[in-house]
Amino acid sequence: MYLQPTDPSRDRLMTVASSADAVSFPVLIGDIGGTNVRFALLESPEAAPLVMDHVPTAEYPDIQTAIETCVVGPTGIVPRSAVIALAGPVHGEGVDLTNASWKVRPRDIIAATAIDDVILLNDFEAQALAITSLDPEDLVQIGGGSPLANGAKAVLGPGTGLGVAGLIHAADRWIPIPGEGGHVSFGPVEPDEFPLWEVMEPEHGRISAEALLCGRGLVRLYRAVARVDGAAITHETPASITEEAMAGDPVCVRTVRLYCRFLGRLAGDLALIFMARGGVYVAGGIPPRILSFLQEPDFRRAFEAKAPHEAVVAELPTWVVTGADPALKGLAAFARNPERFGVSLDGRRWR
Ligand SMILES: Nc1ncnc2c1ncn2[C@@H]1O[C@H](COP(=O)(O)OP(=O)(O)OP(=O)(O)O)[C@@H](O)[C@H]1O
Repeated sequence: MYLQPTDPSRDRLMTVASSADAVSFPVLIGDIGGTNVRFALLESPEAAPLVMDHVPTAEYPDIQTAIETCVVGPTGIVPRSAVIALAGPVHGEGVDLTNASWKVRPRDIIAATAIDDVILLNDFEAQALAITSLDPEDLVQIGGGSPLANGAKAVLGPGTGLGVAGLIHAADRWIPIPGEGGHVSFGPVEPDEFPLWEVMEPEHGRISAEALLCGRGLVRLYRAVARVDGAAITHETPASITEEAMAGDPVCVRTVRLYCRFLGRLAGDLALIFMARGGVYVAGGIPPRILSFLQEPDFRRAFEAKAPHEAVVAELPTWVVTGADPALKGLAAFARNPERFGVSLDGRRWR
């Protein structure tokens, strides 16, 4: 097709093609969550990533300081480019993190460091990229059959927030579909759930999937369960609820089982939306910590309860991503071979 210079789609084609532009090494890889910052360095396309220890996001005033203190200082390696995934939408001059105070501005990174090429991606886009690069030991399968090679995939991850993304294979490359799927509305389905919704504290005036399926969502659910069961509310953090559930506390056990049921329900909805014959991947910081509960029947039962399509959904595999730092693996795969992925860098690359 010949495109007139004035044809607006011409610029778009050129922008997508530019995503195949190589980045210069060493590359700084970053996964910036609402709670944790994870950095790694990729010294060359062939090198294994040099992964730094996680640090709390709140310990640093901004990303420039975190890069200098956590990466350049301890390693002496000066990155030339950066591929960074963040928990927040990329807009105009950068990203304001959704669940933390950082305002990430690539122009500030370029001004304050030796980095002169910055690519920003959505954190769940990075999780989606990672799915193509995970090793078998990074995954625990829970139910379903074998994935269809090149079948669509979905990923969801409860952590500080709830990230959701799809991944489709088209035109010989993997194309991530980031979105705000964590904010879909979420309602009661089984009889024992309706009383919970009557006492649950809403968030932004409603109960979304993220209002339940993230760290603070686990606390919200626990409080509702305790109220309905007439029990004292004695836990205030997600970690203490899961620890007490492991120890057999009845209210915490019921809370975590419901959490797994709701996670399975949302995972099943995503399986339907994407017809995820390549499987659904449950990532994020919380699922590996409740793996034994996810392996009980509730998660998969809720995943498959999708009449009239329960037979189709029963075939679709689900995995918990238990390997460390999956987003870093996705970003490293992208930095090494951007042309493997259909990622538009339109408005997301600064040089
Ligand atoms: N043992 C535990 N059991 C359950 N939840 C936990 C536990 N330890 C930490 N958490 C919760 O996990 C969440 C952090 O998850 P994660 O490590 O995925 O964060 P993140 O990547 O910074 O977040 P996000 O990318 O969603 O902004 C916090 O809400 C924290 O309270």
